[in-house]
Amino acid sequence: MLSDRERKSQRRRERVALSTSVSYMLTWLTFAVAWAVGVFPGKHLAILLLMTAFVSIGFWLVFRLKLNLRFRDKDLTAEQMALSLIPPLYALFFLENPQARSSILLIIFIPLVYGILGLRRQQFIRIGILNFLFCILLIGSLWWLRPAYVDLRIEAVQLTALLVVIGQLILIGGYISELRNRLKKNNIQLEEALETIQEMASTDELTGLSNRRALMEKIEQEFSRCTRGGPGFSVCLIDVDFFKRINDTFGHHAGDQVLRELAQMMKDCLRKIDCVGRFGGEEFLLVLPQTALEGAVMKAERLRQAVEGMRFDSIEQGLTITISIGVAQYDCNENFEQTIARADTALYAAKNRGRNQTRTELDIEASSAPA
Ligand SMILES: Nc1nc2c(ncn2[C@@H]2O[C@H](COP(=O)(O)OP(=O)(O)OP(=O)(O)O)[C@@H](O)[C@H]2O)c(=O)[nH]1
Repeated sequence: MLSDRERKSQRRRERVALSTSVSYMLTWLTFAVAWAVGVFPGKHLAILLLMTAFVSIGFWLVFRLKLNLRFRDKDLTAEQMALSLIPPLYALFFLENPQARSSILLIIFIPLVYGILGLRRQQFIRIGILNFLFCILLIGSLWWLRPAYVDLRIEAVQLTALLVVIGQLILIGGYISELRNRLKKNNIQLEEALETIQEMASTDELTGLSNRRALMEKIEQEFSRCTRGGPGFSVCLIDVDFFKRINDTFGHHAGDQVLRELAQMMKDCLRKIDCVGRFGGEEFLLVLPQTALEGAVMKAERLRQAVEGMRFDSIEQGLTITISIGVAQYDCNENFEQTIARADTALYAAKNRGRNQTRTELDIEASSAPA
């Protein structure tokens, strides 16, 4: 299965392969004009059309069938450049006027210009050399098989000019390839920096949990899911009991350590879709998507009992802590600040009734109802 990014790249490759066909057709048109003015045989114009169609449809098919994914350079830039040289070289061989050939020879540079944007320096040098060798081969075979169409003195001048231009293109291509590499590296560094910034902006430094901002975003997400008819969610407001005493007795560092260990324990206890974060000071907020009040109370109770069982021996042998929890289920007639406010009321009730317990709004209503 392809990743989203790879699928997008593959679609881009298919589009590029199709647009390259336009370039091939323009090359063909040049030879069609040569045929029209009588310096290129019609038979070879037809063969050139077939070759051009074969190369362009062939590459499009390779991308369509994803065969290119087996190669290191999935864009097949070098392969496209090398193969696209063959049809024009073939046609140049049959061109019946040496003067026309010198101008049409310019076509050989087109793939090199495309390569400037996509090849690495080494690849570019190889293709440049291949380009030059192809031209020597063309002149050599003409001299051997069709001597009437070659003037070696003119061809020598032409080949030298070709060598100079290819050399310059290799230099420019190498420079652009270096720039591309630098740009790519900078982009990766920027992406990493952005990731770090995003993480820092949503993480509480002391505990590594989501911070208040990230928590509010999560609740907002759940809130809009519910208003669109999705399943409900519940929140648990968790507060460490008599935390001030720990700070006062063992120092602030010990207090920090308790918060860190507590955070880790809560993280370990949760499902993947749940979210726990530091709401402020020694207060934590647990967001439980797709969870009704009873389920949330069960979860909160399990958490409370787990905290009761924790030992902080590194601070003092046998040191334990407890937490109080207020639970509320989101009600579709309110905004999420009101849901948190109800959880806070329930937490307040838990504190008032002796701490180390889980309370909901229903408990408060039940106890205050007339007998
Ligand atoms: N070590 C440490 N202490 C913190 C941090 N944030 C808040 N506190 C302390 O947490 C304590 C909270 O105290 P209180 O609000 O009186 O509550 P409590 O002592 O837990 O008592 P109850 O909540 O009523 O059970 C204060 O002493 C704060 O200074 C923190 O990041 N690290």
